[in-house]
Amino acid sequence: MLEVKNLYSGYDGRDILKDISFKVKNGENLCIVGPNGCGKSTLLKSIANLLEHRGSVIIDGKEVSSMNKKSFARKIGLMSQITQIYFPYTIYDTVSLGRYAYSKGALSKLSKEDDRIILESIEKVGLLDIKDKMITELSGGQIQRVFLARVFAQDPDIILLDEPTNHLDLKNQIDLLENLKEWISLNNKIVVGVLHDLNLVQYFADNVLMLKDGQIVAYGNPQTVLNDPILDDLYGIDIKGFMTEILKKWE
Ligand SMILES: Nc1ncnc2c1ncn2[C@@H]1O[C@H](COP(=O)(O)OP(=O)(O)OP(=O)(O)O)[C@@H](O)[C@H]1O
Repeated sequence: MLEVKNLYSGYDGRDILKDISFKVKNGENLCIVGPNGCGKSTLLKSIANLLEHRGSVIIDGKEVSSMNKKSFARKIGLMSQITQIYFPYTIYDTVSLGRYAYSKGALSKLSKEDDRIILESIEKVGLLDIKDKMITELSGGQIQRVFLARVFAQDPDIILLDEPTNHLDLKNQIDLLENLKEWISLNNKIVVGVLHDLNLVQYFADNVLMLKDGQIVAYGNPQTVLNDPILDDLYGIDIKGFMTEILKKWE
């Protein structure tokens, strides 16, 4: 269980997130939605303990800020928005970094079990046939999948995803979400993800948390939250009307 209680956090002494509280049970995913700049990435970074915060982030009864690095890495894996800075590693080597949480020392070799998990994670994202390629030679979508495989190899209890679909074509977006759904239900894990595409939120989310100016304005299942009149106010357009119009064009 992930529990966020009365969380405040931000930058340079200025609070972006104000009094955020919610819970996510094992076996469930939560999608965070809201307009640009409302604090979605800040929330993920705070849960991942990358930003100082006030209030509590508790996993299975334990405060994250009190965990050591390795036990924290077994609990939470973050796949953030990809940057342009990559090390010249192969896909295999990059994914193997996910096994850090289970290594015995800085220079310890990968075990057979590590190797099996790394290959399985690479296969899951469909890159096994190019596992020895340098990541500097990959497309944005392929890199996205490498980083996802690294989180799978880390095998944490909770995966945090910041716009994981933004470099992927439609088939890969759906494959990714299916993969995550399977990972959640087979292993009784948790995913908290920021998704901009509200169609994908409808498709994927168990629960939706809607943020505005750093505060929660709606929380619940997608049927309820995505029908809330707040949504139109938040984005400044009639979202449902727009989506329905687009659907008609496909007929
Ligand atoms: N490193 C930083 N230093 C100072 N302010 C920041 C920093 N990162 C983000 N902010 C500010 O915090 C606010 C929330 O940003 P955040 O990235 O969490 O929004 P978001 O909802 O994820 O946005 P987007 O949908 O555009 O990715 C914004 O006003 C942003 O300018």
